[in-house]
Amino acid sequence: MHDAQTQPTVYHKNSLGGSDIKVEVRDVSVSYGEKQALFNVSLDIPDKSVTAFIGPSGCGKSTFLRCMNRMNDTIDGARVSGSLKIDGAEVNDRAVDPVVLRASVGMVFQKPNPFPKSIYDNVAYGPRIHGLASGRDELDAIVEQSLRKAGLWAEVSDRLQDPGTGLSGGQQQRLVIARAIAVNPEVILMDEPCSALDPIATAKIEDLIDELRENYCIIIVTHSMQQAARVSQMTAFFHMGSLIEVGPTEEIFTNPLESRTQDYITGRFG
Ligand SMILES: Nc1ncnc2c1ncn2[C@@H]1O[C@H](COP(=O)(O)OP(=O)(O)OP(=O)(O)O)[C@@H](O)[C@H]1O
Repeated sequence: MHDAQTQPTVYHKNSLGGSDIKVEVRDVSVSYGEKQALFNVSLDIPDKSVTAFIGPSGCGKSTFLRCMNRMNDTIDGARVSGSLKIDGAEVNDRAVDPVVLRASVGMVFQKPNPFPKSIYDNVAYGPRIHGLASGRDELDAIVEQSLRKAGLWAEVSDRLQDPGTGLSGGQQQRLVIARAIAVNPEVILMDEPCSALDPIATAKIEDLIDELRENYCIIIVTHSMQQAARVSQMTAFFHMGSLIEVGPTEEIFTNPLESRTQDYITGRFG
């Protein structure tokens, strides 16, 4: 058995100290009570790009994703240390308001979670509470633009007042993405966004992720190696709470430098 906690991360080119960095992570560790779940993770995440977090169940991918928008603050007994900067600003600074942070670092979960409100109000909710629209026309425009960017407008434009929960699973997931986009996020986090969807809805979300990367920094946790290979430009492999290897997706999948990465991507464990 490897001792994952003491092994240094293997960095491929551009994954530490590269250019156009959006998120700079240094020595981030997370514990839940006595149990440490993440050990000294450091990496740079590029802007306008998709970064995939892969690794076996329980290796800390979701824990690390939650560090990006301080969602671990909401978990009793969770302690986070280290530095995580977005556009050079420290996320863990006490002065940072987590509510404002979570608008700029949007999150999409495994199970689509539209609010029990109309399609329109799901998207308008964030802009309303953050005061992003000065009147109804502006709000209408934000709702339309966000739904268009999420590839949902054509399917819902004639029924904006219908409940969001009445849409199909794939449509609900695109509605949640529209809701995240509506507040002008810097980063979009996706925690296994397709695991509850059928292959057709999955393909639509993957196409959407590919379009969105033109404008956003996207981080996706996925159990699907094929999905990581299809949608991401950079891949980070985690094992037992440590970042084992990180680099351009093509290199991670064709030429991994660590045997554990190789074993995982070829299905030998996990
Ligand atoms: N709220 C929590 N309280 C206590 N321990 C937790 C909590 N959330 C996660 N853990 C523990 O932290 C470790 C990492 O869990 P995490 O969910 O981050 O892994 P993961 O790689 O995302 O797993 P999966 O792929 O199964 O979602 C696990 O040992 C898990 O049991």
